[in-house]
Amino acid sequence: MFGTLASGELETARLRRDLGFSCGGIRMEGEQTQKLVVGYALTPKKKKSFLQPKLEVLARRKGICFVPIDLNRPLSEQGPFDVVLHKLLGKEWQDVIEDYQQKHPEVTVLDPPGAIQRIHNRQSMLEGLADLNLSDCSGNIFVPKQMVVLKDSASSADRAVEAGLKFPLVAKPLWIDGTAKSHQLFLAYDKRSLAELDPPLVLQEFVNHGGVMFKVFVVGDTIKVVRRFSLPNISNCEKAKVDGVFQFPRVSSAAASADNADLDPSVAELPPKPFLEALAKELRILLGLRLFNIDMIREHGSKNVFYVIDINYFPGYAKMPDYEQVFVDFFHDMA
Ligand SMILES: O=P(O)(O)O[C@@H]1[C@@H](OP(=O)(O)O)[C@H](OP(=O)(O)O)[C@H](O)[C@H](OP(=O)(O)O)[C@H]1OP(=O)(O)O
Ligand SMILES: Nc1ncnc2c1ncn2[C@@H]1O[C@H](COP(=O)(O)OP(=O)(O)O)[C@@H](O)[C@H]1O
Ligand SMILES: [Mg+2]
Ligand SMILES: [Mg+2]
Repeated sequence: MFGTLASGELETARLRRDLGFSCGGIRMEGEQTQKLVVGYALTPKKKKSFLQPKLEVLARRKGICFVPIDLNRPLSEQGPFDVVLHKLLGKEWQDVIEDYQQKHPEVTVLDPPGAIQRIHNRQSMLEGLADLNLSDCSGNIFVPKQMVVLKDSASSADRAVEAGLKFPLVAKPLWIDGTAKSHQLFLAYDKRSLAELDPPLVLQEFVNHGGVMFKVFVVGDTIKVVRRFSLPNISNCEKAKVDGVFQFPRVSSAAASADNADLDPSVAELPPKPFLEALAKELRILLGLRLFNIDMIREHGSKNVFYVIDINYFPGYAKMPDYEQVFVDFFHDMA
């Protein structure tokens, strides 16, 4: 369970474990002997939303404790950890965590920085998805047709038409870097309006989906799906009449839950469970990640034609029903 620390700290940690101390001090009634130490490196915002008292209490009862990682001290001198949970940006942190994983292969790092990096780019994020083998399932998965614009949006207009992309197009910043700007999306109705956009970005076909999207949360082998309000359909009449480029509000993370709304069943019906399970399993392998969510939409008018439009690493799990118990079980299975 413990890392390779050769210092007195390691001995102390072993003693504490063997004597039944939990990370925060003396063991309380009903608590199990310490089984798993989860070191975490999270932004204050993430810590507040994820590490809620209920999660800590439930975890502690199972012998799982959360210890903050001090970013001002070498990681190898901290711990020992069984699991490292992290969501921080920047190359410096990526190097720290990669170096640590190399020196401590016995520690489970959630998740590998290289795999996280892949979904920080909206092009590589969706690569390989359309080829997933879900043939036995009751649904079909696609990604909207898209192309990357690295520079010169004006000349991209011809390339978009050549590539067969149909307007309106959703323009999304190529890189997701935790800033609000990387979630600032635009809808471009015509070729001319593309010149107004700031590359690097991806241009993606807008898919009518009835104004409801599905957020599929994945925590290891567990999945949970919720509904959120999304952008309404765009009619052919609107497509013919409107031109220009429009910024749209941050619909996804800010949108209200649509779980209890009175919605058209053909729009609101959840994707079939076996289909979601198979998709999540394939994605875990393809992406090499255990903690992520998928934004998925059902093509309007279809029964089970789905598009994946976004994948997020370690998203806002507090919005996932029963997330505390799901995480306790997830960590417990690792112990
Ligand atoms: O802030 P939250 O709790 O809404 O979570 C954000 C996510 O919202 P969601 O859980 O999918 O509704 C959000 O998902 P969307 O991109 O909005 O679909 C992102 O995962 C965001 O992280 P980042 O800015 O992409 O690094 C997430 O932001 P961080 O909390 O990780 O900074
Ligand atoms: N191709 C698309 N067709 C229809 N709606 C889309 C498409 N792409 C994005 N959207 C809408 O915009 C929202 C935000 O886009 P998304 O790719 O999830 O970016 P973010 O990472 O900022 O959440 C989605 O939740 C959905 O409501
Ligand atoms: Mg999204
Ligand atoms: Mg996103």
